[in-house]
Amino acid sequence: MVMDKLGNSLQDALKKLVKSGRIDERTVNEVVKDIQRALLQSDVNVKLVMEMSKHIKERALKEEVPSGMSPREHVIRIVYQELINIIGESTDVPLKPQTIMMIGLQGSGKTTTSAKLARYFQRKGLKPAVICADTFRPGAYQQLKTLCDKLNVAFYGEEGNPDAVGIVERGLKEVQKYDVIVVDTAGRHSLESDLIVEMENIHAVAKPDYKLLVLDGAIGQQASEQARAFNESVGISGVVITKLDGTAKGGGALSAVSETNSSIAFIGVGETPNDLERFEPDRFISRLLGMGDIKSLIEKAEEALGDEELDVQSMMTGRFTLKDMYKQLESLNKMGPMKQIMQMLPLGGMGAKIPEDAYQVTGDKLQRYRVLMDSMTEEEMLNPRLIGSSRIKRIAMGSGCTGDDVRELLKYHKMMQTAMKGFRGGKFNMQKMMKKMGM
Ligand SMILES: Nc1nc2c(ncn2[C@@H]2O[C@H](COP(=O)(O)OP(=O)(O)OP(=O)(O)O)[C@@H](O)[C@H]2O)c(=O)[nH]1
Repeated sequence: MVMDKLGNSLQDALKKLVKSGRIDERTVNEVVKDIQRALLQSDVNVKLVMEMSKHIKERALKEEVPSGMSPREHVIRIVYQELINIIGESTDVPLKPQTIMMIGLQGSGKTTTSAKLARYFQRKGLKPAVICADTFRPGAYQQLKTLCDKLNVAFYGEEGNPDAVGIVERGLKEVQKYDVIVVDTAGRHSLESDLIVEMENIHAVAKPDYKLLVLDGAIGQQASEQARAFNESVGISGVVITKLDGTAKGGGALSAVSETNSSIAFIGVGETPNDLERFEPDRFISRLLGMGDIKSLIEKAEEALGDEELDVQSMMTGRFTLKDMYKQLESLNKMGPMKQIMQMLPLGGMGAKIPEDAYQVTGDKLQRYRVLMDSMTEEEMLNPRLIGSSRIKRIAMGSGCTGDDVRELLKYHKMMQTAMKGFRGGKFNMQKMMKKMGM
């Protein structure tokens, strides 16, 4: 789990809400106190914690409970939204040719993250190359080269040469035919002026499209100082917080992001090259709060016909992408919106006849689909028809699954798409479809 300790304490705090009979000022104060304690123990900055608790209290007691929502759900939704407010939007690093410069102190996880990033783009069908400009730490060259070799990623470095700027200059020429170029730079034990000068010099020749600051999830308040210093010298486009798996407190790095008005691009959740996730604030907070279905809670507040209606609209008109399908499978898994949608459709009450277990998609299947889709490009997810045999091979390799797994996902998608079109004509046999899908 991501940030175990904070997650567990936040979840305990919210459980109090579920247990208490009434939501009054006393309950809200108690829950807010527990949340404060949880955040402070995880190194979140005091000022942020105080501001956030003030907002939660004010909103929980003053805002009207949206219709269809219980007072308890109302408070949980406010906590969720205020946590999202702290971390803000994420940085979206697009899937296109670009140069990315990595910045950070020694041991933050920069080298590992450089390889993870290359892997991330490789899985998305782009050709990455990595340049090692870390001429400070003796083992850095070998570490990065070994990682790249294992991943079959192009690598440029000059072992033993201390001229980082020259290496970047020559490296860029050498790897210019690659799509995404990741430049790993050196760190220091602490923020030293020669490190800042080195970053400025490398920045001047690399002219990177993105500058990612790598912060160790375990550091405390020093994170803000680092973020500020690098931001002032070369400017930071986004932050990668590493080591958020397991016991990392994470709050120091999260506070740094909030204080410096930067945003998170990726999080590192393990030591292997695949353990890098694109940062999605809502998913992150939902996981932290242990509430897979928090989204449906939010949607409930925005009334039955919010975003969901748009999805139904797009499905009904046949524009049913793999992304739509995944979203719906997730909902199905939670016995959520899909069931309501089916019951809303003009099928003569057909929805009511569907056996309950038909709405369940096994967690394993969902997990496999997610892994497969992580290895697809945006374009492929929007238009699965592009996926021919060579792309199937690439997706299978990138996800560690088989070609049959990819074909199964595509077949499943096709069936769902046909089903959606059938809904439109009103001539669709739901039970037959469910059977075909092995549900
Ligand atoms: N558990 C876990 N470990 C990580 C993660 N990211 C990096 N590490 C580990 O952190 C340690 C330091 O990572 P490096 O990538 O070598 O650090 P660095 O920032 O490149 O250090 P310098 O090259 O000296 O600047 C290594 O043992 C990595 O395996 C992560 O997301 N989770």
